[in-house]
This record gives sequence, C-alpha cells and structure tokens, in this order.
Amino acid sequence: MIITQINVTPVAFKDPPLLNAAGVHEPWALRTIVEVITDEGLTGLGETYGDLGHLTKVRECAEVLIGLDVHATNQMYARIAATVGDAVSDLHGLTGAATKEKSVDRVFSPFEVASLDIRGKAAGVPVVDLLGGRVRDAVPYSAYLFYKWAGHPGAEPDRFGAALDPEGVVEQASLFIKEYGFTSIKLKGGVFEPDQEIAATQALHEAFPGVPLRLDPNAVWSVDTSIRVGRELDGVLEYLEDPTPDIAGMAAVAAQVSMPLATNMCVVTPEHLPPAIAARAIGVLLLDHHYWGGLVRTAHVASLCETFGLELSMHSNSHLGISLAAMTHLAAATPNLTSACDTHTPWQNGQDVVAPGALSFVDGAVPVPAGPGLGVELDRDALAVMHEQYLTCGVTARDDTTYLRRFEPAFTAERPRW
Ligand SMILES: O=C([O-])[C@@H](O)[C@@H](O)[C@H](O)[C@@H](O)C(=O)[O-]
Ligand SMILES: [Mg+2]
Repeated sequence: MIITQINVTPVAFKDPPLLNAAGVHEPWALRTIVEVITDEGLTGLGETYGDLGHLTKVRECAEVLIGLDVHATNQMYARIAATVGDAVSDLHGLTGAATKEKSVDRVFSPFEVASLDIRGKAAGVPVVDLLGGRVRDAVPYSAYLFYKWAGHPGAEPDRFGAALDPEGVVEQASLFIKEYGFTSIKLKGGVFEPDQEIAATQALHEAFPGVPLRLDPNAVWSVDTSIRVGRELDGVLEYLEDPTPDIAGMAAVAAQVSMPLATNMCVVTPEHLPPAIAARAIGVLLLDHHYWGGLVRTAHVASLCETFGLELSMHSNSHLGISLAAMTHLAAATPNLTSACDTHTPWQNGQDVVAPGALSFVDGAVPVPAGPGLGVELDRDALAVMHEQYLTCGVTARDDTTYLRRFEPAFTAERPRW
C-alpha cells in the first residue's frame, strides 16, 4: 500500500465568540484536511490545525511521504522530523510550551491517522481494532461550556446566546445537556475574576447535582489564587485543570488542594512526563492525538499514565468530524480513560467536512463509527465550500488576543493575571 498522492486542504468554518484567557475566538476557525491516497486506490483521512506556519510544514511533509508504504510509520516519522527541522508552530498560548519535538508530533499526526484509516479499510476493520480493540462501545464527552458574547460584534446574535454570568452559564449547560445528553460538564474559565468563576461553578453544581464538573482557567492564576479557588471548590470539582503555569507551580497547588489537577498545558510532550510525575504536579493528563504524535503514540502515553497512576481525559480545540472520529476510536481503545473527553463539536453547529450519519451523540457519548477505518467519509461539496471560506475569510492563524484587543484595547494575555 504505497502512498502515491497526498491532498492537503485548509478549511475555515464559522466559530462563535468563545472567551478564554488568551482572548476570544475569531469568527472563523481553521483546520487542515489531509487525504492520503495509495496505489491500490484507498484513501485515508486526517485532520489537524490550520494555522499557516503549521499548514506550510504539513504541505512540505506531504511531499516527502510519497512512495512510502502506509505501514511504515517509523520511516514516516523520521522523514517528517528531518523536514520540520527546528520549526516551532502554533503559538496561540493555550496548549502549553511549543517545542521542536512537539511540532514534529503535530505534523506527523494527520498522516498517521490517515494511514490507520487506510489500513483499517484494507483489512475491513475499524481503527479501534488496530489500537487493540474496543473496551467501550461509545465514548463519553463533556458539555464544554464557554463564557461568550451573544454574537460577534457587528453580527447577529448566534443561537447559543450570551453567557457572561452564572445564570448564562447554567442556561448554556441546560441547552447542551438537552441537545446532546452530556453527563459531565467543563467550564472554560480564566476570563473573569476568580470569584465570579467560583460562583458560576457553584451554580452549575447546584443546577446539576452529582454531574462531574471541571474548571479550566488556562494557567491564568497565581499559585496562591489557585489554592484559594481549589479550597473553595472542594467537593464541587472532579478536577481542576491548569490553574497555574508550569510543573513547579502545579506541584505547589497540587500539594494544597483536595481535587486532582489536570493538564493540557504543563505536560505536552514526552520530556515533560518524568519531571511532572516526580513532582506530583498532576493527577490527570488530557490526551490529544493532534499533538502527542497520532493515535499509536498517544496510546503509548496512555499506557505510561497507567504505570504511574495518572488518570486520563482528552483535550480538544475547535475541530471537525475527522478529528472526532479519530478521538473516539482512540478513547474507545484506552482502558484507563477515567473521565469524559472534551469536544468543541456543539460549537461547530452542524458544519462538517464528513458526510452526515457516521457520528452521533447518544446520551452524551459518541458510538464508535461502524464502518472500516475511521468510519467517516469526506463530503466533497462541504470541503469545497469550507476551502473557499478559508480563501476568503482573511484569517490565516488563530489569534484570540489580537481579536479581543479590537474591542478591549487594554486586554493583555499575561500569566498569571489573578
Ligand atoms: O478553544 C479554546 O478557547 C480553548 O481554550 C482551547 O484552545 C484550549 O486549548 C483547550 O480547550 C483547553 O482545554 O485548554
Ligand atoms: Mg485545558
């Protein structure tokens, strides 16, 4: 199964004004869709970030993979490492330190996922079977809540409405739970004074008793503030995600609060694992195959976490259905996944590059797609529309900070802020 062609297509889709510690989401989110085609006529799909620096590397690497067998992922990785060189891409500041190694893993990921898609199709089995087989038939996801404006400035309000206080956040949770059946909730914090976010979290706890809750301020609090918030939310949070920057800061907080700390910021490449484990900085790692180097490498990280007693959940940025399918296959094959995964899917409001039908939410969980490979097919019309949107939207890299400064010129994304 020799790779004869690779298509790399950047796409843009509408995104609501979701607030976070770095700023606010722009009206368009970007992704890159990768199609790997073999001499036997099989096509595999991958999805990754759409920022221009990363897209350029993905394009360069696509050229050096022609002629490789889809089973030869070690060779694929070596060629990509040589091509990516020292480049560091995607610096939006919400997924931790950017390193050379992490850039290689990020670029490798969509090609690896596409290769597994092809191998699954060739063998007539779903990707979950190539990862060791399913330990669950459906993967639970959480209601991923954001503070948000009613709509982008100058545009009509979107269907989700404003969420700028505890009532708005509870209303948003009710909508997501009604529409998707989620049984866990995550609130993206780091936007308002910590006391306001404590109040919103407590309001969620009262409105949805017994539903596991997380709060994620993206490392915008000092160690002292994190300890204070952690103590006030004792018995309320399932875990507190990235309250403060760095492994040392997280370790100082972890020693003083009752709930586990989770991260997708201070442990983001293999080299971060030994110091974080030694310092007891985290209790939960949020996996993300987009930057841990594809599905197989991420599964290896999951095994390591089992060895060292770390619990697992899954991180998400704005994404489309190829990513949701890949995340679902991986999570379905991960025995030690302990919490519902994050997903931005509801915020995409039905926009997708995959044909409808293969992916659905049942009681807050996505059943593993039934077909061979990833089990999703590209909707070529939708791809063409979203590619056209990419060409005309004027966004070439995610920059939540600059976008927020257009409306709040004094905003700074400094850390820690409180
Ligand atoms: O989409 C966002 O605004 C999120 O804040 C995202 O960028 C983060 O990477 C992520 O969801 C997180 O858990 O930190
Ligand atoms: Mg996070």
